[in-house]
Amino acid sequence: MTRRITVTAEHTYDVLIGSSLLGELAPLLGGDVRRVLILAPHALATTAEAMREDLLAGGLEAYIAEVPDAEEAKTAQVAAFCWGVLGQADFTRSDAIVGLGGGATTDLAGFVAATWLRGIRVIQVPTTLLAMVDAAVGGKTGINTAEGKNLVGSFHSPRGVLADLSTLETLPRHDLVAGLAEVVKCGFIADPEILTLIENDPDGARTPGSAVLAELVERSVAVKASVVSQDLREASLREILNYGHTFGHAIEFTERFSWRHGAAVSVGMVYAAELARLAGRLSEDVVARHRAVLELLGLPTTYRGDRWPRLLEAMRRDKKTRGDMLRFVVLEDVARPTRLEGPDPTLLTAAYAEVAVDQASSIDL
Ligand SMILES: NC(=O)c1ccc[n+]([C@@H]2O[C@H](COP(=O)([O-])OP(=O)(O)OC[C@H]3O[C@@H](n4cnc5c(N)ncnc54)[C@H](O)[C@@H]3O)[C@@H](O)[C@H]2O)c1
Ligand SMILES: O=C(O)C(=O)C[C@@H](O)[C@H](O)[C@H](O)COP(=O)(O)O
Ligand SMILES: [Zn+2]
Repeated sequence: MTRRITVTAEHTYDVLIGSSLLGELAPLLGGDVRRVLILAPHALATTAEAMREDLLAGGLEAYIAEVPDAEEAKTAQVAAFCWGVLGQADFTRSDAIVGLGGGATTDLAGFVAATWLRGIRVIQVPTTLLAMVDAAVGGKTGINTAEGKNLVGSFHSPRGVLADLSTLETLPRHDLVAGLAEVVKCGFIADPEILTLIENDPDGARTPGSAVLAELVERSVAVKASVVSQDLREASLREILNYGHTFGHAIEFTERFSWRHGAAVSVGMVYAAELARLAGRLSEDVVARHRAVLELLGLPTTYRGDRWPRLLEAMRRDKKTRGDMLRFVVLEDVARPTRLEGPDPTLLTAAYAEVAVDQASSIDL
């Protein structure tokens, strides 16, 4: 059965969650479309070719641009390569891009679509858990620069999102587990039932095809859709989706993107929880629940203790920073997110001490 969750943004679109959704692509492209460019990494080459043949059979010009894997795709050079492909094939404003892959691919595809001719259609076809529950939904697009993570980008909503759960069958286990960090995030910021489902059946949560994983995907997309529909451009409420990301992005940048995004966000949520506790906002019980649920899934909750200056420098470039003031999303309780603005530097280092270990986390993520 296909589940449909609607997002209201600069236009209204649906996230379809189910299986065998390829047939849903053509209606999303629009009647006036002539050309489609599929952006996909090598891991999705077979699926991309099947999609291209389907589009050709439907009378469209269809192209594939193979993009580098994972974070390597999110660069100005790769975006420029894609613009070159679009230019060579004469893509117009009535043509479309499909982002097929994980969050790195959908972030790039969204950014290329947002910038080509100042904006053409993009349809997102996420194939990782993380992209299904988060990256492909909501219209945040972006690439990295030498100075930091996601520093260049735009808000450009997709025409639709096709989340085919059967694609998760081939996803490496560590990528599936990393995606669960964003699911847990949705549980802590908005939907505690997500946490209960994981606590009751952590193995099911990590098993493609399970009913519990399907429910986790639906609930997480519902959280994201609700938030984005209220605040597309992150004027205020949308910041809650950044829970755990200030410290998490700093880890990713410090580690030169060798850490998966979800793994870094996992540690980032524990950091944010400790910060809230030290600031007198959050109980020890809820902090302990962070560690417990993340560790139950095999996600990391610690980070090496010798990186503070680099982490702090990276955190200053977070998009929530205003002037010299760092701002964090923290919790007052489960499902009660708030902001901590300009915390005392001693609190920041004290929270780091709570997640710091002698060596890099021993969890292989
Ligand atoms: N725009 C947003 O709102 C948003 C939200 C969350 C995360 N993100 C971004 O998403 C990125 C992380 O996304 P991710 O975790 O999906 O990582 P990813 O895109 O790097 O994909 C992880 C790996 O899985 C492979 N893969 C993808 N689908 C597969 C499949 N079905 N079978 C086998 N292999 C497959 C990819 O080739 C890659 O090696 C980060 O760049 C993060 O910043 C963006
Ligand atoms: O959709 C959002 O808003 C989010 O913050 C979701 C995050 O999970 C995601 O990683 C996002 O790309 C981070 O955004 P950024 O603005 O901190 O770059
Ligand atoms: Zn994220």
